[in-house]
Amino acid sequence: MKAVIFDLDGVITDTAEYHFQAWGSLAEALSIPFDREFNEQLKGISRTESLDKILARGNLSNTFSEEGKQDLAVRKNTEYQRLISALTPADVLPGIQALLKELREAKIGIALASASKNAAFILDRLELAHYFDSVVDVTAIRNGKPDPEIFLAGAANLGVRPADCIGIEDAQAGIQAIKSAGMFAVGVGTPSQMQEADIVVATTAELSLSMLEEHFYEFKK
Ligand SMILES: O=P(O)(O)OC[C@H]1O[C@@H](O)[C@H](O)[C@@H](O)[C@@H]1O
Repeated sequence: MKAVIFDLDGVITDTAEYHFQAWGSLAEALSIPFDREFNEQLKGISRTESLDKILARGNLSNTFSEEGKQDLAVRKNTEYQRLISALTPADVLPGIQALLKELREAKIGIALASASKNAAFILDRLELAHYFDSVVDVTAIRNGKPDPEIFLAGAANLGVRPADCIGIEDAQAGIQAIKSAGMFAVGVGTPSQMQEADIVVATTAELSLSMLEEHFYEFKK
């Protein structure tokens, strides 16, 4: 095991909840039904893809021009940025800071593979940026999750083989991306949400270097 590649929203910090709230406000304003079950489909995918799915749900796909959709995406992001502006290091999810420290001490590569254009801002707010050897610039990626490109780019930036990497995700699209990249997939959530993951933890508090190594090498046997 040479590297761990992390998703951000819902793995490092609970910004998945803020995405849910910000999309919920927009959906409500457009009278589109929106709930947590539907929101699962939006995890891991880009802002524009999420908006397209929400508008399709409300049969509004053809109601807005490209400019109109752009305005809606800005509206969602403005609300989202209002929510994340209050983030502090106390908002790092349990176990994550300790895991990053352990990985750094063991000289295991650390990368971030997030679809979010707000990723760098969030890492700064959480004071975690210094742990990451690579933060894949999402604008340099052609295909978002579930395509493996973002995880493969993370491994390439670290100079390690995908087979030597662990990916950690809370989204179905993200787990599919990790598995398509040929990596060991750790899902954070419920087994029903994370069916394709190699192991599933209920919360990030369960993550540690020793447990990741144990499962990784067991899987490789
Ligand atoms: O709108 P942003 O911050 O660029 O984020 C894009 C996507 O980033 C992903 O990490 C989230 O899981 C999605 O919910 C979000 O839509």
